[in-house]
Amino acid sequence: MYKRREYVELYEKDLAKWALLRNVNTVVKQSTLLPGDYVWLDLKTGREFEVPIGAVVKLCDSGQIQVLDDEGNEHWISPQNASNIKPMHPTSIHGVEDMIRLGDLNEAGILRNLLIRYREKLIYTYTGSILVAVNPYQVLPIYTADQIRLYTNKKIGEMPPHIFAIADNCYFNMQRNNRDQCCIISGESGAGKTESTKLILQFLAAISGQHSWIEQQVLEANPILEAFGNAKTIRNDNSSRFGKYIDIHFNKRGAIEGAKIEQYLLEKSRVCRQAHDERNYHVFYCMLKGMTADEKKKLGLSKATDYTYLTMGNCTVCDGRDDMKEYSNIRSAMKVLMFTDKEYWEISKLLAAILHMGNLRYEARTYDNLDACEVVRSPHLTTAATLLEVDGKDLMNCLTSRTLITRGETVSTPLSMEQARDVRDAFVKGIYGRLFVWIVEKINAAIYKPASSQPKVLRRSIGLLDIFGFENFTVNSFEQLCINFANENLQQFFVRHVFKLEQEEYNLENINWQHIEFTDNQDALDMIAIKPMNIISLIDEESKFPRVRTLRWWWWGGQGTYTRGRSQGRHPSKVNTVKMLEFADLSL
Ligand SMILES: Nc1ncnc2c1ncn2[C@@H]1O[C@H](COP(=O)(O)OP(=O)(O)OP(=O)(O)O)[C@@H](O)[C@H]1O
Repeated sequence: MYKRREYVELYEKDLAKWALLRNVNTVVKQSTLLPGDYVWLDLKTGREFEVPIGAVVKLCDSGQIQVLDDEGNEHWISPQNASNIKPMHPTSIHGVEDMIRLGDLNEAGILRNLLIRYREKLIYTYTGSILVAVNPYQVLPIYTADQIRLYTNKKIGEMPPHIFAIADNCYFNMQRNNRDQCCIISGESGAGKTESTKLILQFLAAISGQHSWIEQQVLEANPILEAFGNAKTIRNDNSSRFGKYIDIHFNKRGAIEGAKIEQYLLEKSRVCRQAHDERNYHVFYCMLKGMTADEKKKLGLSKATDYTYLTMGNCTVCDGRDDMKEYSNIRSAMKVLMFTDKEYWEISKLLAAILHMGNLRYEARTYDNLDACEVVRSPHLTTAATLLEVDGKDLMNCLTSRTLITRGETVSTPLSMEQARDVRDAFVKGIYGRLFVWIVEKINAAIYKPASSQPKVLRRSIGLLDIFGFENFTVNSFEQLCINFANENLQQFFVRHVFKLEQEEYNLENINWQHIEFTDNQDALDMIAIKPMNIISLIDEESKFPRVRTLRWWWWGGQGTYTRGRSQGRHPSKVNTVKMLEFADLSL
């Protein structure tokens, strides 16, 4: 509480100073500006999202002012355009470590502060208890063992802003207050969330002390999860296509004694299709590069460019990634996490079967005046069936016809070529999705020790939430709706804590403060998902959006019954929307 009050007072003092300064400057205007003074330059080009840019005065010549902006461009400002420049608050000139101290606490001020620090390779900045990280896209020497030592047992603010300071703060609060902690990491795709999660884990493993087997197991879960759940997108060469929450458990001495991973909403559609310049999940390419010739022969595999499911994005390699090396990392991580050789081989068989299924070709046929199709006989069908340990004929029937069971009767109808391809893709997505869930469960079986087995032992935890980041492509599909909806919910959590709850606290403590306007996305969230009426529930079966139609279809009918319509009398208002999305995603 004291800290908050202190911040507010400091901020108010700064505000008062700044109001004074601003008045002086508006009265004396440009005539008082001297070379070397810093100003905000509003270029007013009318471009979207434009904010004033920082600039330094170079020359003042008979009413005209020459300024050099932060991007290195020179501008002459005439007296008529005097309103285009505003004096810069002293705190914005060289930047501050904690943006709560910025006099120009607005978008331009925040962006410039981050920019000038970034140029000095200072990628971390605080905003109170929040850490803002700017992705450096280069390896900086700031994550060494020495740095870990420097940040251990320090109060926030004692050392320059750093991800390790946040991790240390979590650990310290957990120990001192005997309370579980949680770090929420958010940002758009490619911002650096997954790297930050790994750095926090690395720090916690280092300071919790013992370099134990369980610690190593927790750390080794990452390469496996990334292999099966990350892929190259146009925004990020290692983009997480699922959300994860890692709960790290500590014993009462503060040593890591286990962890539990929860996964959310893997983007299964990627297994069957990728946008231009994007790849399927890393594991496919790694396996084709890293397996021995003998292993590949047993699975009937060749090279990545031979598989439809791996070439939809016209991109099978990823600069800066060594698929062969990654494969050996995945294999050794699997050993650490107790995957047996048999399990590894079963996984490989499923992955290979998926690739063979993707290469199936169909030929159109007509049966009883109905559109039908046949799978063109090829080694891919037989190999897929062998790898899946099913009969080839049964597999073909399942892929080309639909069986309805109504009141004890079984009716089989043929599928058109387009429907058969959809069924094949849904089948493959189902396999990959379940495989992913199984892998996470397998990892948990190695690293998770249920608390109930040791009722008397006190256990505390630090949770790390790292979800897929917000994304906006030229063509956005159902996956982006789900991803961005999850991100908007996280943003709402942030807004609630930073603005709503904080301002309520100020009121409770009778702190004199200025109301801060903020964009509250609650209305947008409600429109998408609030019960009982929301965009998702309004999309009806006649929708032109076939995937969402499928979503309804599956919901009303229930998995496996293939019954369309409202006859079951269930209303979407009873549905937990997230569950519904997960459910639909599974079936697509
Ligand atoms: N602190 C850092 N130091 C060096 N490089 C970094 C750092 N943070 C991120 N990067 C680089 O940026 C890339 C993207 O980061 P990351 O995968 O963490 O993004 P993300 O926010 O998790 O994205 P997505 O939402 O797509 O999963 C990394 O592969 C790495 O090359």
